[in-house]
Amino acid sequence: MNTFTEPVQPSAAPEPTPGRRKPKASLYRPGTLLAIAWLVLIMIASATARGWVPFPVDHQDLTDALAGPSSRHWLGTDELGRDLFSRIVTSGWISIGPALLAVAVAFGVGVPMALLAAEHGRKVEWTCSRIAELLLSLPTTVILLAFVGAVGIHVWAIMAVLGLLLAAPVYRILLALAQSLRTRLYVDAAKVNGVGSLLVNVRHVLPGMATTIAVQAAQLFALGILIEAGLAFMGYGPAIPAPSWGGLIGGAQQHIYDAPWMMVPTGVVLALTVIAANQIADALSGERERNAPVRRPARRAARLPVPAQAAGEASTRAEGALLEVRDLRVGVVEGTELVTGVSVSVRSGTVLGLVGESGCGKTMTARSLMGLLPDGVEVCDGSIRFQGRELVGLSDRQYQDVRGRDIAMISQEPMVALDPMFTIGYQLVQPIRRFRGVGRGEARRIALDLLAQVGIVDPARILRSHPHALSGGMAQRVCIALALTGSPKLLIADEPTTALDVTVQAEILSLLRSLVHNTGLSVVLVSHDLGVVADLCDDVAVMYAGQVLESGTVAEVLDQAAHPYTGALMSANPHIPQGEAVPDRLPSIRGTVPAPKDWPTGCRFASRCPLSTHECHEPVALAPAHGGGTVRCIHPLVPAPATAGPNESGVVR
Ligand SMILES: Nc1ncnc2c1ncn2[C@@H]1O[C@H](COP(=O)(O)OP(=O)(O)OP(=O)(O)O)[C@@H](O)[C@H]1O
Repeated sequence: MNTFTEPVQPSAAPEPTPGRRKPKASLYRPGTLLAIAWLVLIMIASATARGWVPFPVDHQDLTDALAGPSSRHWLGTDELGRDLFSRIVTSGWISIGPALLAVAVAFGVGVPMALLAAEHGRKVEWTCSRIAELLLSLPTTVILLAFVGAVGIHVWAIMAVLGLLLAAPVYRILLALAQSLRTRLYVDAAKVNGVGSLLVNVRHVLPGMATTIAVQAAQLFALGILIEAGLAFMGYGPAIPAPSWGGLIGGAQQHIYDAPWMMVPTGVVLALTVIAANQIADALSGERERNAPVRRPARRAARLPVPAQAAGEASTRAEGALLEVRDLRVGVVEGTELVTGVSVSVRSGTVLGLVGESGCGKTMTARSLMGLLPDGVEVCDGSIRFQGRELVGLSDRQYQDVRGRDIAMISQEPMVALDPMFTIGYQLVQPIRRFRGVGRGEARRIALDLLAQVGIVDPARILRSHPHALSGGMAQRVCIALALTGSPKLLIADEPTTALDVTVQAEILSLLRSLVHNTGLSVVLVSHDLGVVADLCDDVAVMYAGQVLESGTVAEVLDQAAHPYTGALMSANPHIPQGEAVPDRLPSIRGTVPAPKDWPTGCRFASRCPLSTHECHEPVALAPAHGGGTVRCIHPLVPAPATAGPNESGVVR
């Protein structure tokens, strides 16, 4: 068992658990301030001791041996009449220095390991975790004693070995935190903006780990002091005449009966130093919980209560396509497929809507275009061609040329997509300089222009603001400006209005529409809302259970829905065309969407489809639909008699 590592508590959770009592310690409480003052004092005093203590550390006076405190010797003397105060203060650095070295080695090894494992996914994580487990399985005391036996008593080297052993718990604590931080949208946004892997770690991941590192460092420092004292007490500490605190206690222990006082001063100083370090760790931990953002659930528009269905892929217009996706398959590495055989294309200056219920694979499809799939999920097969260039198989480094410059992305949670640590100006100016190769002044001017372009009326003030000072709508405008910094040709907008108020949603949609109209930008819009799709899109692909069930232009698909699933989505849409009666209840579809592992070989919607027959349990291919476009159904809906209305698509535009 690794006894020395037990006190290191995995206190890495960055957010408070609801209902959990908050720790009382705070950085600003008198106890913590006293602890900080004590540590600072003892470090400065011991580092400068040789210049001011009343007696040299090895000054002997046998006529005054084993004396108690006096005006000449404030804390008494030892068996050779050496001044205890001078020896304790002078030895301080011999105890503190090696403890700091152990902390530095533990974090110097543990932090890069955690960052690497979090960044590079399974294989690297597996390797790092096995190394950590190996280190954790080693009995620390035995290893240190064996090291002393092999190389002799070299305190600094012993503590460096201790630091190496402590790197394992540090890694384990920080790995989960680094993985969680890497899933933050602002990390994706940084990647999209062309920030390299090292800078992403330094700018966006490490700052989020800082408090946890500080808490753990304070705890490990206290632990290091105790371990060094324990070793010195056993005789494995620095040599005479300048022992560490543990050595002083070991010497005092030999006079426990004839001079019990000798042990008290060193014991108190050691105890106070350890208590102070733990108090600071506790206070930092309390601060971290107090400052953790309280994450409110995103306001999501109600999901349409609809069905599940069959297999295939769909294509919209292929002529002159900016983006051409063919037979895309995305799945868990060596596991279940999550998207199967999706084919779509996006023409220049148009908007393609990917629409469907939650879990149907829209986000996986969209993120695969950016090479930003979650860890453990990969493109298994198929082709993604952007302006004729194949993107499937590009390395992360090669994707950096594409992200931001060719394809950019905005997400549904703008507040999370912006790094809370930096001003908007900093977050805009950096990618502008990188993408456009301009100086700081010019980049700032472009940033102001971009903010004005996305409808921000006071760009100069917004540049100086931090994300927390913005409303959701403003933050989404800033995210759109950020996405435009590299002048991309294609924008992927993953439910960009879901987390916003209804009125703000309309403003953001209007902004996207004007960008498409004025700049010729193309957009892939991920949405579950047919109203939004009808409002903004030129083409639409209706997705269900990892497949495209129907695709075509918005007019083809929404005006003359051919697939029963599309029809069900339309019926469940609460936006009733002008002039029609509002029903008491919107129709819904029985059952639930099957999970990827439960997808049938035939039509995936069959179990919920009112029109299904036994033939639907065979694989169904995409075929031309009656109104244009393509549909994956052997019982397509029959076109309704033509009824001219104010809005032919049947949804409010
Ligand atoms: N990291 C992951 N590992 C494994 N499966 C995942 C992962 N993320 C999502 N999935 C699964 O992939 C499928 C498609 O998810 P995806 O997020 O693409 O759906 P979606 O249509 O975008 O839904 P939503 O609108 O809720 O985001 C779902 O079954 C989901 O459970």
